[in-house]
Amino acid sequence: MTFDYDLFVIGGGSGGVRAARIAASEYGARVGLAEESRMGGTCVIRGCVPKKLMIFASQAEAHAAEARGYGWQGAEAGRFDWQAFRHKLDAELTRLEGAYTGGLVAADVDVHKSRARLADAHTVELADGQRLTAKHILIAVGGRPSLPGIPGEELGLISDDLFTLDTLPGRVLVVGGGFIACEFATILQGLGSRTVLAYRGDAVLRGFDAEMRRHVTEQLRMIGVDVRLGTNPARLQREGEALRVDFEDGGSETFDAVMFATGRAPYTKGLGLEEAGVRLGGRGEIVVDAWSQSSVPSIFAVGDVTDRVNLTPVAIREGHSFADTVFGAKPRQVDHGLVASAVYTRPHELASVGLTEEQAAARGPALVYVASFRPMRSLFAGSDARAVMKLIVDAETDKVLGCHIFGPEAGEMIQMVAVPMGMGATKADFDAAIAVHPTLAEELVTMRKPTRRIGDDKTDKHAASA
Ligand SMILES: Cc1cc2nc3c(=O)[nH]c(=O)nc-3n(C[C@H](O)[C@H](O)[C@H](O)COP(=O)(O)OP(=O)(O)OC[C@H]3O[C@@H](n4cnc5c(N)ncnc54)[C@H](O)[C@@H]3O)c2cc1C
Ligand SMILES: NC(=O)c1ccc[n+]([C@@H]2O[C@H](COP(=O)([O-])OP(=O)(O)OC[C@H]3O[C@@H](n4cnc5c(N)ncnc54)[C@H](O)[C@@H]3O)[C@@H](O)[C@H]2O)c1
Repeated sequence: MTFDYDLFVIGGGSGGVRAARIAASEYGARVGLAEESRMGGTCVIRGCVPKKLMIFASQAEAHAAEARGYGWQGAEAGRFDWQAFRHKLDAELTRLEGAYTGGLVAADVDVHKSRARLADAHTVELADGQRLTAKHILIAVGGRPSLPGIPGEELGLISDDLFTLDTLPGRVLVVGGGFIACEFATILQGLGSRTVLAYRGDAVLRGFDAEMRRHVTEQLRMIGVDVRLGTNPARLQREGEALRVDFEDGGSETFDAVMFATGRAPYTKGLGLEEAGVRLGGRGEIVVDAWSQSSVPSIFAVGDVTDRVNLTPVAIREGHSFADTVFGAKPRQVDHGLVASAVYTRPHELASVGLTEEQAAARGPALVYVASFRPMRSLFAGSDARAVMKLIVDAETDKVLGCHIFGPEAGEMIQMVAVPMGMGATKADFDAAIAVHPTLAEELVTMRKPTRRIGDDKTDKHAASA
């Protein structure tokens, strides 16, 4: 049977673009790709990139305060011009979108600016009814924000909306306690919105190391976010220009805007997957094996739509590995076990790789090394903010199992820690490195005495490995 393409990719985000480009440019495959919105996907257009630029923008007041602490009398941030920033942001996103499209065109990928759905195991249908066949189909459609299911929720904003607001809200409620809630509360407060964060749990960032979660919660409060734990909205109603929020505990308050950061779900609805026999999991995710292959052999899926580890570099690696495996005769699986990540709160980020202290304790005996200190740079400027670094080490093998950093540019540091940890480094290997002084990161190689020992009541080390 002949096909229009060797590969058709649905979705021009992190995973889909990489897979299409590698299959076409490295392995000579005939590739088509459909993107229904802007090329680049969530990360480039409404995620990592604009989010981080907004984090940078939101730090002007903090930088001015630090400058005053260093003797720059009268240093002030000035007035933030949201329209001017948005204009620049739009131009930057358009530039990046062009670069992504250009990369595909240069690789001879046929780009279809259209929504696509599956018609059968080898056929996709574009929005105009055009049908195209392919030997392999890759689904890389990502995820979408999920709302909590309360009355009036359609009046709220989602993270996509934050990049296109006409004006910044004077008083805003952020609902949720994950990556997005913490980062956007930091941004909104820093840009001048009086920000309340309502989270139903007892510390933000569920799944992260418990000690670090407490530090992030405290820092949000320290920068002025009104963090309300154990609090959840029950309904939203319009009240003139404002929104009235009734909370589950019976209280009610008005805000200029409400943002839901209550998680994301795979975007599989209406894609024709089930009709084609593709198995979906309980959250609507495409169930795939270690080769990213679905229950239909010609259909593969990568990125957030598979709900494995929902981060851009993971989607990219999955897309690249798929192309190497299927078109390059270089079988390559993705190891999802040791993925570093960072939450871009400010002034300190939280960055992690490997096991949390709780996971390590459930696994077996481990030594925990913790350094908590006021970094020289902010201390001199008059800040009490503390940085915290933690190494979790297997008590028997000395292998470093986890590293958690709460501090300035922690994301930059964890990237480098992920390398030796991936190689199986021991605490002795860390100690053997001579420190770079004076830096924050030197703490990672100078922690001599364990702060505590954990997990002695557990003997089955393999039961709870990461
Ligand atoms: C606010 C926010 C901040 C984030 N920050 C970070 C961060 O700092 N670091 C990090 O690593 N990750 C971050 N992420 C997560 C990251 O963006 C995702 O993990 C990543 O984009 C997933 O890539 P993907 O290829 O699976 O999907 P996406 O990038 O979502 O791409 C899917 C694409 O498919 C298109 N599409 C969907 N359905 C169809 C269809 N039927 N036909 C045609 N096209 C379709 C969509 O328009 C989209 O362009 C963030 C996410 C958000 C929401
Ligand atoms: N810096 C980064 O790398 C980065 C930044 C943003 C997003 N991301 C990725 O995007 C994903 C999605 O981020 P997110 O923050 O939306 O999701 P999340 O899963 O991290 O957090 C969702 C939050 O919403 C809460 N929640 C869920 N349902 C709720 C309900 N019905 N009522 C009240 N609260 C509810 C949860 O308890 C949780 O705190 C992340 O898991 C991550 O993979 C990464």
